[in-house]
Amino acid sequence: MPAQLRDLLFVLNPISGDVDKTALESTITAYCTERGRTAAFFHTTGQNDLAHLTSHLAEHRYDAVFAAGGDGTVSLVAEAVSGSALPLGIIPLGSGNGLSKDLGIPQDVPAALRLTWEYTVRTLDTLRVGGLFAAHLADIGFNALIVQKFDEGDVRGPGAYVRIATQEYAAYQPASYHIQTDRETWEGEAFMLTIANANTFGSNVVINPNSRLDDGEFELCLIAPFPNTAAPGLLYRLYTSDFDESDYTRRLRCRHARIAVSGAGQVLVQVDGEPHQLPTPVDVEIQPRSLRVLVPVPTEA
Ligand SMILES: Nc1ncnc2c1ncn2[C@@H]1O[C@H](COP(=O)(O)OP(=O)(O)OP(=O)(O)O)[C@@H](O)[C@H]1O
Repeated sequence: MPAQLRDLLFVLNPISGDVDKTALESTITAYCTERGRTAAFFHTTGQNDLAHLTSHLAEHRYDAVFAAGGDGTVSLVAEAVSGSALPLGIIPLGSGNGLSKDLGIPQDVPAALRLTWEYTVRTLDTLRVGGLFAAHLADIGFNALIVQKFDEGDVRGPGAYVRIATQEYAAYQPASYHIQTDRETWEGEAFMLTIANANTFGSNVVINPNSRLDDGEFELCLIAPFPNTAAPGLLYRLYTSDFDESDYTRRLRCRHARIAVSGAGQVLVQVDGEPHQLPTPVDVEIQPRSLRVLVPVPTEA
């Protein structure tokens, strides 16, 4: 039996996923009170949330911290608790909810709340990408551009993402990369380069099938520029866990990597759903077994 979690902090992002959260606090409070738990709340503001959350955690004692929001909120809480024994719980309330899907965490609030009293703990690797913390996926190239445009827009949710991707696709110019890992060197053009500790984007695209979140390694998942005629086949493979079967894909498995972009002093990088401009080369390192996460108890086969 795992230890009982009594004092719980819920980190709420009021804007994530275009989901109305008016009733959420009272739902969580009622749920916890009925089961003899105490729920406290921390509301993100979008301004210095990591520093504020870190100092809140230094001043209060909790048994677990739940992120109630999208991938950005999960990443914020994951960074605040990583390297400590304090476990992260996830109540998925974003548009993508990538890490929670990879971990088999239920996607509706009442089912995810069960993790407050019925759970097992998994200890995951995390990444540092150009010095930034990443719990799930980062990328350079086409998807990073779409995430940036999405972030600049007023509309959230999966529909907005698909609309922007369709608008940007025709004019997109792939860059050339020089990648040095602890095992190999790779050079060439890429439409998209995903830095993956995990498997699946929130959109259910399986960018890195059959990889583990706790194996001490990560993957660089490359998609080469492809003709328009190859797009449907490639998309099909991305939705059917067949990444390696395409003529336009390649994966490099490693523990650290240095990614240089030809002719660019800076590069746009998407890290856990947030866009950043980073100086090149971008160094990526794995932080083995640095994050404890509450996940559902596996059911007997
Ligand atoms: N109170 C707030 N007002 C405005 N922005 C906020 C606030 N709180 C957090 N943010 C911003 O929200 C973003 C994180 O959103 P989050 O990833 O949780 O939801 P999402 O983007 O809707 O979902 P997903 O990442 O799953 O698509 C960060 O950029 C953060 O700075």
